[in-house]
Amino acid sequence: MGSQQKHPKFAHLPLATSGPLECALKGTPLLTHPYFNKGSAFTKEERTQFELTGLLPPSIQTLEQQVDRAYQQYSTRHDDLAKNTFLSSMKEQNEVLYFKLLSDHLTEMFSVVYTPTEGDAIQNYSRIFRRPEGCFLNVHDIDRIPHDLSLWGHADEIDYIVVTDGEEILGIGDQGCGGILISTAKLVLTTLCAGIHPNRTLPVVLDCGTDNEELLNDPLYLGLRHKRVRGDEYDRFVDTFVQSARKLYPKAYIHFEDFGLPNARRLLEKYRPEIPCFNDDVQGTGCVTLAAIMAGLHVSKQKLADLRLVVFGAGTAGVGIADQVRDAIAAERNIGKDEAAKQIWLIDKPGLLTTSTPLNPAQEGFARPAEEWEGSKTDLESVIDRVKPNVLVGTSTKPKAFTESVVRAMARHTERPVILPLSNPTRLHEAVPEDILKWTDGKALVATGSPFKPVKGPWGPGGKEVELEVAECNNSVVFPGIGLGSVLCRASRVTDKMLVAAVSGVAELSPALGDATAPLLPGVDVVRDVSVRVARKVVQAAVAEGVATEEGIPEDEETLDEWIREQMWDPVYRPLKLVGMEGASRQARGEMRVVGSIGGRDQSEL
Ligand SMILES: NC(=O)C1=CN([C@@H]2O[C@H](COP(=O)(O)OP(=O)(O)OC[C@H]3O[C@@H](n4cnc5c(N)ncnc54)[C@H](O)[C@@H]3O)[C@@H](O)[C@H]2O)C=CC1
Ligand SMILES: CC(=O)C(=O)O
Ligand SMILES: [Mg+2]
Repeated sequence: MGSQQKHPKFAHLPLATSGPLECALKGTPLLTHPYFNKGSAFTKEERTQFELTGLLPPSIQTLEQQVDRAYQQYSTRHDDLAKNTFLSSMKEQNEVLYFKLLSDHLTEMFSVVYTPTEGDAIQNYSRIFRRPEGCFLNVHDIDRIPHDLSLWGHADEIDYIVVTDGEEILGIGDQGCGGILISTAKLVLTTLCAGIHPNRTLPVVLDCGTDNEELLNDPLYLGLRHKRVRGDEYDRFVDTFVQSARKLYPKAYIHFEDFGLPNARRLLEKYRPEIPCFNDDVQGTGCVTLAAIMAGLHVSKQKLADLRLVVFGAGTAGVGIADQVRDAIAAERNIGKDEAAKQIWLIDKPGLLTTSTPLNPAQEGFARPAEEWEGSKTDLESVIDRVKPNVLVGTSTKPKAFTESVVRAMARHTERPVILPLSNPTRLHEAVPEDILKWTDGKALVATGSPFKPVKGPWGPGGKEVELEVAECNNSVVFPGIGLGSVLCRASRVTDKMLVAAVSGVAELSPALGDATAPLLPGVDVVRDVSVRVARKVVQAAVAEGVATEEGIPEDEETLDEWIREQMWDPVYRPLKLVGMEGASRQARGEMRVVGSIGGRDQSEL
């Protein structure tokens, strides 16, 4: 991040990030605005021109020096949650420094600003709360939604909205209004991984109550203190949000995150044909997991036509994965979706899903004929023994569900089983890589939902000890690039073909393609390059499908990449250009975000 070349030929584009930044703020309001603040890095000229002399110690420092100091301060925080709150405070003070610190220490800090630590921050939201960030919409105040949303900018000023209703956060269930932190965390990743402009995003939580008794009984809980509102009132709430967001910010892409099982897919299907929207748990997880499976099959020298997939945990993510894989099989084999679904077995709490199991509509297409399984056991291990899958995916939130005997059963039936325990956070993984590799003598091809350290074992030639890196199979590999591509080409919808294109973008960058012992997916260290590739593929597919509405999209791939990179925000200090308050844009006046006063102990850099 930050090292990628900018291309002056695209500097005229509205989202271009080269050149000076207009700013109408001076003095303390400038120092307290996270978008403009440079702290000790304001230049001599800026200090004079923007009335900062006397408000800053005299030494003028570089961004690199600030990052050094911030990293030292970060390192003194005693645990990951303290590190997470330290970083949140820093983001409220100086966005460039925040993103530069993160990008310089990406591998170390990714898990602190995302899963698993962000899950802890969300669970403790009402306890660690200092100041709000994001837009809180209230189910009892539906009429105020247009007003509350309108505070975030003018019509063309918001590109990317993440919205949650807080019902099924990561793997930690209903977190009520604390869900706002998943919206902000996913937006941090869109900027960090794909350069979505941080001042043109909007995190939203739809507060409709919570069914989490612990929160309902917590005197400090900040959200609506009653059971979740459901049914027509809920639908009207969501619809008012969607329609208001569309009207106020017609260019914005809407990313749905961590909705509960009954609503996630229903809402996606309702809005997908009409607006540029995306459900990360269904579609993002489906895309990244398909890319991991394709890389695994490449290593085991098999094809999608050979795939036999068991998904354990047939909820939002599990069925999203099944859908994406089914469509890919259908395309490769040139067969119908129903036929392709026969290569997939879904297991949930009752065991294998068959036509005699109670099913939700999303699961129906995958139900196996009940008569085929009459009298047979349908638990995970029995299903593995009978159907002999080569890929096993876990999206159940049931820790340790992939027992030694389950994993050994996988290895019994296939030489190189692909085993993907994806349940977050870390403690909920169906198995840990160390065990899976131990139980399969290093044969399994593993990727996990949260990050794990590399695993050592005697799996090299002649029993030599080797260290195997395990890929993180998380939708964060792909959703930022899909969002970037969709935003830049101003897609009117996110089509299936755009998602397929995104999968191929990730799959072709899999390290395992060139080295069978390498991870199945590209790591966070190259995430910006992955996002450019995914965005390019998504834009090309959108153009081919006729849903790209932006003009002047370059056709040539190299120029298209330059066009994409120029519009990616980087954490660098741009020179500030003083403009008068009158006639200044909202952005120059610092009104693009509702900013309160800065509080808390963790201030590091002013
Ligand atoms: N790695 C990634 O990119 C992603 C991971 N996830 C993780 O996947 C997990 C599931 O998430 P969602 O699908 O959103 O939740 P969900 O609640 O929609 O689905 C979970 C499913 O697992 C089933 N389940 C629970 N206990 C089970 C058991 N003992 N045996 C069999 N099935 C069982 C539930 O009945 C439900 O159908 C979470 O831990 C989440 O963090 C979700 C999205 C992306
Ligand atoms: C990764 C993600 O989106 C989830 O665990 O819900
Ligand atoms: Mg999620």
